[in-house]
Amino acid sequence: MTDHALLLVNLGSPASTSVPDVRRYLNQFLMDPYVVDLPWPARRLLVSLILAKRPAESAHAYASIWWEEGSPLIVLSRRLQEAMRPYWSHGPVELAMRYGEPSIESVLLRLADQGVKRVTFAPLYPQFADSTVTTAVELARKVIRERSLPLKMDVLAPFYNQPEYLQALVESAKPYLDKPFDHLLMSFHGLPERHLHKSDPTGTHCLKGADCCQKATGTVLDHCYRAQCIKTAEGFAHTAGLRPDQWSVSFQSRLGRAKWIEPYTEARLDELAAQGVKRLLVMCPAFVADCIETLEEIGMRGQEQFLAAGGQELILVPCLNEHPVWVKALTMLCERVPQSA
Ligand SMILES: C=CC1=C(C)c2cc3[nH]c(cc4nc(cc5[nH]c(cc1n2)c(C)c5CCC(=O)O)C(CCC(=O)O)=C4C)c(C)c3C=C
Ligand SMILES: [Fe+2]
Ligand SMILES: [Fe+2]
Repeated sequence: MTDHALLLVNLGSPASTSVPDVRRYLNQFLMDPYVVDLPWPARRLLVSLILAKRPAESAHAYASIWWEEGSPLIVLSRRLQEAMRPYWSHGPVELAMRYGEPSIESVLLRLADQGVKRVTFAPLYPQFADSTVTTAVELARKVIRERSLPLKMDVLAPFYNQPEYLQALVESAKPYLDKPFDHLLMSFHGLPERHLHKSDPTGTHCLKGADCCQKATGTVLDHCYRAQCIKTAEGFAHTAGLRPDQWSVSFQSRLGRAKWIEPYTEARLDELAAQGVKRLLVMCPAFVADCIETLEEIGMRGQEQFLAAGGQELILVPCLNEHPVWVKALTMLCERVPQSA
């Protein structure tokens, strides 16, 4: 059978580092109601305010990490796509981005045109969030429905607790863990606290008490991004054989004035330096491919902050990218996705 495609989906990047391209990208991204979850008039107003200054700042940050071939996120996702082709025997392996190009719509139209009948849709996010997973899945379903595409679609669920994923993370981090270090910080992308309350199916669990995420199970855990990040970190530490005092978790990439989930990475970098940590490893397990959030926010600004606070070295552990163990792990996870009738 060669009519069953695998579609890898990531977030997307601006088309270039020019301010107009970055503004276009940020506008598409932030006007997504799953990302800035306000009613349209308030969202439009807030995003317009953000767009007054942010595109120039972000364009500068993108320029500092951009590669000759383009955005690291896109280039690395393409390399993953290429590496997976020999392993996926059921049909084409394609790549789409939720924002920017190649769009989910253009890729689904092309696949249907090629005679593909079934798509395994793989959002490249280990942990669930409405602002990443739901928005991509809903958009794909809308395209299939509105364009009447004869495609069956099955979705890869968040894989934060899958042994293959955790093992791949450990394998890829091994060269860094094998050298002496004082502490490992697992810095995940943050989320506004409001998003966590909204996705809590009980309406009463999330952010009630300091250890709510440690206690999350069942449908609460299935929907709680913060709890899934903590499970990822615990699973990683367990698989790597780390002691509890060797690692901690934080959340980065805060935007705007609302309260985001804590502890904040910025605060942890100062605390760790003050505690005498000199050689700090930072890994970012919410991202499977290196991007502006890892390379610039942690690798450049985070490093500068940690050194200014008295640390000696911040070593950024690369994301899974196209690591061969990850390529095989992701193939296995995608092979296991149940097929709808
Ligand atoms: C309200 C704003 C944002 C939410 C919510 C959010 C959630 C979220 N994002 C990722 C993964 C990525 N985000 C990336 C960049 C990025 N994120 C935001 C804002 C929110 N993200 C902005 C404005 C940007 C653009 C860069 C900037 O101006 O700072 C990226 C990298 C893209 C790239 O081109 O490299 C990724 C990946 C997750 C996993 C997540 C929720 C859990
Ligand atoms: Fe983001
Ligand atoms: Fe929670």
